[in-house]
Amino acid sequence: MNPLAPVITIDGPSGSGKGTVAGRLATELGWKLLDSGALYRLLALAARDHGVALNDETLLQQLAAHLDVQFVGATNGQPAKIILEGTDVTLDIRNEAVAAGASAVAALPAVREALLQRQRNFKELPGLVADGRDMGTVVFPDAPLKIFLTASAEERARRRYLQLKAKGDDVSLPGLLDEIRARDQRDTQRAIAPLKPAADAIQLDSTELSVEQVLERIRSEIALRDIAG
Ligand SMILES: Nc1ncnc2c1ncn2[C@@H]1O[C@H](COP(=O)(O)OP(=O)(O)OP(=O)(O)O)[C@@H](O)[C@H]1O
Ligand SMILES: Nc1ccn([C@H]2C[C@H](O)[C@@H](COP(=O)(O)O)O2)c(=O)n1
Repeated sequence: MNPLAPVITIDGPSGSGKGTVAGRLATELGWKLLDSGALYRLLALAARDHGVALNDETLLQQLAAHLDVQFVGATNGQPAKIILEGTDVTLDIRNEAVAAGASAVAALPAVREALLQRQRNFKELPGLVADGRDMGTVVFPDAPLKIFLTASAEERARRRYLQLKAKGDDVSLPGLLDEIRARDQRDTQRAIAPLKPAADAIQLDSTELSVEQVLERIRSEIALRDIAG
């Protein structure tokens, strides 16, 4: 971790476009990228593989503290290949079952504590773009630019439907909308680090915006703050 590195945080609910926008931004700026949701997804996957229940906080904390993960071949902004305990799980963590498991383990305080420093270690020069739920509120509270990206649940479900269909997954739009609403409910209502905008976050509703329009808004905020050299 480098305390001097600037951080841009992008928080928001599932399907709002955080990952897409964070990746594009990190590439443009030549900065590092933290996909914090991947860590919770990896923990959910590891728990399944080790037969650990998703509510066993003590065992999950131990698993989180010793999670054997490598992000291989990450170039600025480009998602890395994700290796969990020697196995490539890059694609395996991207389904709604793992996402629901991630949302469940993420509600446990000991798990969040165990993953906190690992996330902060991504803060390196020349800068970091970090996406998640509590990047601006908990993990990087001093970030000079915080974005809270939203979209209607219907639009987010539609985006996820198109994304998963393109991958060849057998999904239904009403099913995805239910899953998104359930995840929103759990992520916003949990007692620890709930999904909410930081007091100093810029809120952007992307329901009617393209990825490019969202990026344009963020670029203008970066320019205003003069944080990208
Ligand atoms: N503004 C937008 N307009 C249309 N489609 C978008 C927009 N932003 C993102 N998408 C598409 O929506 C899908 C979900 O986006 P993305 O994975 O970035 O969301 P996310 O917020 O990171 O979700 P999660 O938190 O579940 O990982 C992707 O297929 C992406 O291309
Ligand atoms: N900073 C974070 C990132 C993620 N989570 C939890 C809550 C999400 O539902 C789940 C999966 O995240 P995604 O990959 O969809 O961004 O992980 C969290 O609590 N805090």
